[in-house]
Amino acid sequence: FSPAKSAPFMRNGFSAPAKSGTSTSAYIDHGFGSPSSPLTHPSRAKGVVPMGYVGPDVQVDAAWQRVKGMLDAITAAKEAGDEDLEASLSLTVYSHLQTLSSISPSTFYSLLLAQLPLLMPFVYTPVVGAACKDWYGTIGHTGLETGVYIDGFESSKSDMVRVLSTYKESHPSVQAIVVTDGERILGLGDLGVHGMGIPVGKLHLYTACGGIDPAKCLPVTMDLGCNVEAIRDAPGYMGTRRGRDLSSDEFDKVMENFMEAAMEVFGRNTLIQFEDFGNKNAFRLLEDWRGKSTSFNDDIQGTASVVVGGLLASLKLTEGIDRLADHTFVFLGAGEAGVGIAELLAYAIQQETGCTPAEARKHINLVDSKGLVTAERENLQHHKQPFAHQRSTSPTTFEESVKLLNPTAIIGVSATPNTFTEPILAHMAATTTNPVVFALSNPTSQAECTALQAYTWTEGRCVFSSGSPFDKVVINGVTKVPGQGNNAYVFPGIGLGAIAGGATSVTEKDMYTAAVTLAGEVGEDRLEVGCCYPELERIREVSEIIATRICGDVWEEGRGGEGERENAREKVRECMWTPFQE
Ligand SMILES: NC(=O)C1=CN([C@@H]2O[C@H](COP(=O)(O)OP(=O)(O)OC[C@H]3O[C@@H](n4cnc5c(N)ncnc54)[C@H](OP(=O)(O)O)[C@@H]3O)[C@@H](O)[C@H]2O)C=CC1
Ligand SMILES: CC(=O)C(=O)O
Ligand SMILES: [Mg+2]
Repeated sequence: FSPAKSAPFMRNGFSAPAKSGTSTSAYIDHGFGSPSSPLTHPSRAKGVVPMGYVGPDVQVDAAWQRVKGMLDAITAAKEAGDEDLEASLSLTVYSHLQTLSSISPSTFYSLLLAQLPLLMPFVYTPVVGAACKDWYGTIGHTGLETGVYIDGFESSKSDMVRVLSTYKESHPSVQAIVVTDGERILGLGDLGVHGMGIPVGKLHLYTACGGIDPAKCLPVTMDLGCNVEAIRDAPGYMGTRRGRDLSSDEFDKVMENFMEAAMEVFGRNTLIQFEDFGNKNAFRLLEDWRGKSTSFNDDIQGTASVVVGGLLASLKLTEGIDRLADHTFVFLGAGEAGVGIAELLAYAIQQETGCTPAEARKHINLVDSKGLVTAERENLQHHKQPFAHQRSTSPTTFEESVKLLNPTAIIGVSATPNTFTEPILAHMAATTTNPVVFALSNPTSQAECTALQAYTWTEGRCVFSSGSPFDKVVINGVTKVPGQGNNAYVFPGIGLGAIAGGATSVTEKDMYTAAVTLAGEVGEDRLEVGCCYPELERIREVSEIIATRICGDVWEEGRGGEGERENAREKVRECMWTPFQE
């Protein structure tokens, strides 16, 4: 272990140095150990705030004034069409917020919660993608460190136990771990150890949206090399300068060591979320550990849950389509997200109609980089086989597949932009009244189409959702609000429910429960503007509702702690941390 890679960092302490350009002297944390104070909305702030004033309200106000100034500058850059300036200011906001989260978690989370729709894009997608590309490799590593890096090539299980035990000295009761190996960071591919931004960002949402105490969160990056030479050979790359040359068995052994070490140090029921692993390992990793740990894969399972939730809600918006079973689905992308969604969707169709798994799967068609997935194709990967239907023709493009199958819903999880084209959407608009168009690839640059394109090319009739946020669109005088079909709507609630319930496992049924619960939380006001997800402002409340159901199920199914369902809400609330309160 080099110290840089193995040392746990003072993520929530006071020792992190301030970075240039992000003056932090006004922020003093009151989150741990000081008297609580009522939290007020930061936008209440007026005027200049004296530096060094330690009242929590004023700190949050001060933080908001500073961030708001940067957001205004970003808006101005956007309006001027200066994309470079917009990108660099966005990274400045990211950097500023990371610093704030380290030195004053309460201030950071107060601000994030009060301004979630505005600030979530700067701690999560899309800006976290830019940060992994351009910040973690540069200034992000030079002072403020934000998680635990483990050298997967050199570390034995006892090394891992030692590193995690050191982290435990400053963070005695870790409840949630998000671990990546950086191989498939959003739709940006292999970013090596720079992928650390993803576990950090996911855990920020665990705290903001799910109420998990930031001191009980642990972001981990397993360094298993990087296949992109330009990244791993760049001066200052902090990871191992080696390709991803471990065999499957060697990868499995490294992850076994990690999982055993994590459970030994932090407890068997610690929640472990697998994030942004490459798909050659992700399915196997999930299968290996789902019965032996409280773990789930967010890209396969969390995504499935949020998409099925959105699809269930969208049934109230689609004329002539009242059940999932009335749809013909065509997916662009048959990887982790695609197959994960397809499996849960098939399960949901079975619940709806009582049909067999095979019948349910017939509604779902997958297209990958070679074209439509059919039974005729040779050497099909294992995860695609359940959706390989018999066909007389095998279209090699998405457009041909759409024209052959006339889908009522298309789901984009391919990380390839500009693939939901005008001819495709116009064809859907000609063959179905309200096409469902989910362009879910992240970050924004990888989305299969934009909201404006989707609404324009379907004459304003589609139900649109995307993985990264898009602004509302006014089309033919009607305002349409795109939904954010992102697993962020469910993983904080699922994780919170598992933690509150003391779960020994996270199940497919939990994913379905979260989906149905999420769909039930989409109010009439959202449906009126064509949106099939709840307001982002309600995400913490929605997470609490999801968590309560899951906690109750865990207890009822005897797979964790003990309790009565009617006490689940109270238990969940007890587990939720609030900024500036003990
Ligand atoms: N909104 C959300 O909550 C989430 C969004 N995502 C996004 O989904 C995207 C994919 O993630 P994931 O499934 O994990 O990635 P994978 O690498 O597992 O899968 C990608 C899939 O896309 C296919 N593909 C790639 N290029 C093309 C192309 N040109 N035409 C058709 N298909 C293509 C691949 O084909 P092949 O199999 O032939 O290689 C593969 O099936 C990412 O952008 C990610 O950010 C992921 C999780 C959650
Ligand atoms: C959202 C997410 O998990 C992804 O894009 O990978
Ligand atoms: Mg992910």
